[in-house]
Amino acid sequence: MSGFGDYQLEIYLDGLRGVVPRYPMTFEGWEEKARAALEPSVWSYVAGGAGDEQTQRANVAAFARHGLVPRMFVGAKERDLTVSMFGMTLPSPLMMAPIGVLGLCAQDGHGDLAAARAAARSGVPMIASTLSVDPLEEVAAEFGSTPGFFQLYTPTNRDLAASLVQRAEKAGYRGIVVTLDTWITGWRPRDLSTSNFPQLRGHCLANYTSDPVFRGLLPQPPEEDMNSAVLHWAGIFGNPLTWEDLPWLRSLTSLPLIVKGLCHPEDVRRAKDGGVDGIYCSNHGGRQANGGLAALDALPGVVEAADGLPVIFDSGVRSGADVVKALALGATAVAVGRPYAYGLALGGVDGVIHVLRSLLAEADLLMAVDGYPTLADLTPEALRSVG
Ligand SMILES: Cc1cc2nc3c(=O)[nH]c(=O)nc-3n(C[C@H](O)[C@H](O)[C@H](O)COP(=O)(O)O)c2cc1C
Ligand SMILES: CC(C)CC(=O)C(=O)O
Repeated sequence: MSGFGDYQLEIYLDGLRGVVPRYPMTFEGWEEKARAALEPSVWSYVAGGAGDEQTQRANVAAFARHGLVPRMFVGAKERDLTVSMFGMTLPSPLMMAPIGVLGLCAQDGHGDLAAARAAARSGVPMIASTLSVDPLEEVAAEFGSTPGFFQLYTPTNRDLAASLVQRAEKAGYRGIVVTLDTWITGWRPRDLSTSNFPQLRGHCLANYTSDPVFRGLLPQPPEEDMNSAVLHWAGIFGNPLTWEDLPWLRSLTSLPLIVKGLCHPEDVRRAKDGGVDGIYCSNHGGRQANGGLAALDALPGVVEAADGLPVIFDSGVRSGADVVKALALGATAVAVGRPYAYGLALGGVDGVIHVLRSLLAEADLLMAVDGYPTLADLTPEALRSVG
């Protein structure tokens, strides 16, 4: 049974002892503190999105159009947030979305390791990005008993793709998340106006520079000539996959295969027919395509088309209430991106844990107050559309 709401009690008890909270309690507070803590170019890279960021704002605004209807006489004294998917049971449906510049968000430069340590201590699984400062093996070594997932940006070189997946399998990852919506970077004015794209400065390429296949493509080892390594990386990074590639992707691993970036029901049906194990409904936090649908508005159609396959959702989740609403619309698990990156910026491992615990505490307390004690109680009927 859930004790996530106890975080509130801990904070009040600390207050009685004169200990003031170290970190803010809302997304706006995390964002403000992170902005002050991060280098301006890193801040704008993380906070920004595509175009004039209308989709990014729509992602957040969509949650306010749904309201949870309170139920009384339920006696929701105990809540159960455990979720089973891909043959594993997780203490809650919250996950950390893959973030490719975590290293730049951490004071010691090892943000991937910090997030993995936060996963170990909080039980919230991390989906480790291909674009990391710390090699995937070192990240996995920090997961403890919390299952970890590896996110694959599929390179054009198939041997390299296979090598990354095999390394992830060997390192103990429990699923492969293939991101489909970012084989090319979207139009990002904030980064363009400052010519800021961290990967082109050689950041977050540890999984490539540590890979035997990638190293074999280089004229000289990356330690001797990082410029060539970056150029090679830029040349092979993005693979505009088509449906013809799905059988090959599927053949790469016997681990659960989850495809990230699906918003159209027809794509979900085809992916399901192609043998994927899970669907990840996301518009990349509005970072890739502007002028698009809020991800939350795509979720019900995705869930229906997934027809029983687990659906992970992200994009725009800023609070525990948002987590609950996405679950009510049918998500099996809900991931956050920027919120935990900000947690990392403001307090390293502890900052990430604070963000995750705050989201879970709010979700748990909302389920208590509104009389929805289990995830099974959270159905679309629990919500009303409000405008
Ligand atoms: C700075 C940053 C880097 C990201 N890097 C990756 C990545 O490497 N792989 C990936 O699949 N998604 C990446 N994403 C997208 C997230 O996984 C996720 O879809 C998005 O952040 C969710 O939206 P939210 O930030 O509103 O929670 C990144 C997002 C941010 C903010
Ligand atoms: C564009 C990628 C290289 C990294 C990413 O996924 C992101 O910044 O959103």
